[in-house]
Amino acid sequence: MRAAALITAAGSSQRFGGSMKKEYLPLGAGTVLSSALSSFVDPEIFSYLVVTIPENGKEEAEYALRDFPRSREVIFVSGGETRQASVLAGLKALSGYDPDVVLIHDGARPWCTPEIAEEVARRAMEAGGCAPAVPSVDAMKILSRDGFIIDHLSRETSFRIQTPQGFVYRDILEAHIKAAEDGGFYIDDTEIYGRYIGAVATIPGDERNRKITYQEDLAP
Ligand SMILES: C[C@](O)(CO)[C@H](O)COP(=O)(O)O
Repeated sequence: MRAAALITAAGSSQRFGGSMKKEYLPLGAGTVLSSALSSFVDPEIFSYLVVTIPENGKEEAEYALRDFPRSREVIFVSGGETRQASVLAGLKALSGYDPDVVLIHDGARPWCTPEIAEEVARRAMEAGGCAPAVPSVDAMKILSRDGFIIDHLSRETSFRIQTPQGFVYRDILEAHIKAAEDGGFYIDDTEIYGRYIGAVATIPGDERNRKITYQEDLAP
């Protein structure tokens, strides 16, 4: 299997605040971004690493990856206005390589593991698409726009979906192109794949593989 990892780091970290993009903050011996990429270094199946970054932000991104192994080439791609537009740009950048499978991962999820990455890739190759799912420990409700509970979801069937989300490359590229043509807005890539291609399989997610959205998410 020839797999690629597409890491999203083109956003402006508005909810996080502060003066530096959250992906470029120091974490352990490196940065949030280098940690997010590190799950895709050892598994030999990941031949191509793409990182989406803000326009004209290559120098800053390279600096954030200064501790990353020089032996692994990282392809930087300028992202778009939204996560969805950035992922499409990253997918298009992979067309010359035409991998079997691509794993799309948040640059702000530094605590993924090589095991999760490999399992998602393997299952995506079998099922077409795969993502880690974490069960909810709280009751799950649907709220009206003004904050009233209007429906009650089954906890057995309500899950939080993490990244990396893996897909057969040609199918997710096709789905993203159609989504862009239709002008639809989607929160993640499982939604786009589900809308245009089919059902996405899941593997058990890991609470530790959390996303840094707010300052407090950085706390150990
Ligand atoms: C892709 C994602 O991590 C799945 O849970 C999530 O949708 C990303 O959300 P964000 O608002 O773009 O950080």
